[in-house]
Amino acid sequence: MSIAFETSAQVRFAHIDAAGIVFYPRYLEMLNGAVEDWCERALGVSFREMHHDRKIGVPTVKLQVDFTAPSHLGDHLSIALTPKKLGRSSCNLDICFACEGEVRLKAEVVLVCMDLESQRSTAWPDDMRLRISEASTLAA
Ligand SMILES: CC(C)(COP(=O)(O)OP(=O)(O)OC[C@H]1O[C@@H](n2cnc3c(N)ncnc32)[C@H](O)[C@@H]1OP(=O)(O)O)[C@@H](O)C(=O)NCCC(=O)NCCSC(=O)c1ccc(O)cc1
Repeated sequence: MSIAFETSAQVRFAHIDAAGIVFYPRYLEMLNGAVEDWCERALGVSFREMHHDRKIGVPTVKLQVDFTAPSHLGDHLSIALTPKKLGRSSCNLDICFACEGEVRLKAEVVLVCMDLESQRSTAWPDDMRLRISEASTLAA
């Protein structure tokens, strides 16, 4: 069984539109924040270390999102992130946003470990690969 990493976000004034609900690009910023939290807390490598010291990044190459219910100012969103598949340089993640048990957003994301200098994919560093594998039962 896969183990989900849990983090959270609160809906702020800057996240909402004229209808009083979260404007969808803001969800994508929160989603990337959850990926940052996952890298730092689950994989042990902060974005600063990754980008500044190791000179790698994790751009998104695929993103599919279902928005299932609106979120409002002040909502406390719980965000669950589950690695589903680990490749040489890619990683598929399932991400779910919920508030008090109600699912607000479900996403399937593919990240790629990228060498910042060459701007090409590169194999996951061993320590990050190990941490991703340890936290999950991967499909392949
Ligand atoms: C990332 C890339 C350099 C990789 O290209 P290449 O070096 O030629 O590698 P490949 O095409 O062989 O692909 C590498 C892997 O990705 C996989 N891949 C590539 N594209 C896809 C898609 N569309 N779906 C699934 N898997 C994919 C591919 O199967 C390879 O998997 P492995 O076998 O596990 O290695 C190139 O695809 C690229 O530049 N894409 C554009 C990325 C981009 O601009 N994204 C949006 C902006 S970045 C961003 O939003 C961001 C989010 C979060 C962050 O933390 C940082 C940045």
